[in-house]
Amino acid sequence: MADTFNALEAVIRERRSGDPSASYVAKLTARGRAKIAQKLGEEAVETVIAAIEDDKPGIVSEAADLVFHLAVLLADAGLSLDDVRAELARREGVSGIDEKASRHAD
Ligand SMILES: N=c1c2ncn([C@@H]3O[C@H](COP(=O)(O)OP(=O)(O)OP(=O)(O)O)[C@@H](O)[C@H]3O)c2ncn1[C@@H]1O[C@H](COP(=O)(O)O)[C@@H](O)[C@H]1O
Repeated sequence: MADTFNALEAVIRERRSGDPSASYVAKLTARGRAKIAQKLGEEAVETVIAAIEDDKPGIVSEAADLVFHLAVLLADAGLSLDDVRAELARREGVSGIDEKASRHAD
């Protein structure tokens, strides 16, 4: 799974400066940070709708769109999913057993 994300991010980094008429990543990047953020928000809403409808294939499809657009946004900010992984690992390291248990109870 990590390889899939790493491979996707490598393609995104390569396409960012590509031909906007041939590449969605290049086209979206050329439209700027606010447009990328807007698309991320739209995909989040579509994921929420699929979840409320308990549409499992829809959730998977919309979540893939969501993660893809998140990766495009992170790349635009000079960041990557590795930065997100590191932050999650840091939180796991600082959170105690009690906090984890209460989260699972939600
Ligand atoms: N994973 C994806 C991916 N997921 C979703 N999308 C695109 O995201 C867009 C979202 O659809 P929308 O209808 O919401 O957007 P739109 O109508 O195209 O744009 P708007 O005018 O609404 O802003 C679609 O055009 C999808 O094709 C993706 N486009 C590319 N990838 C990956 O990125 C790689 C590079 O793609 P290119 O940059 O196109 O070469 C590909 O090989 C894929 O692996």
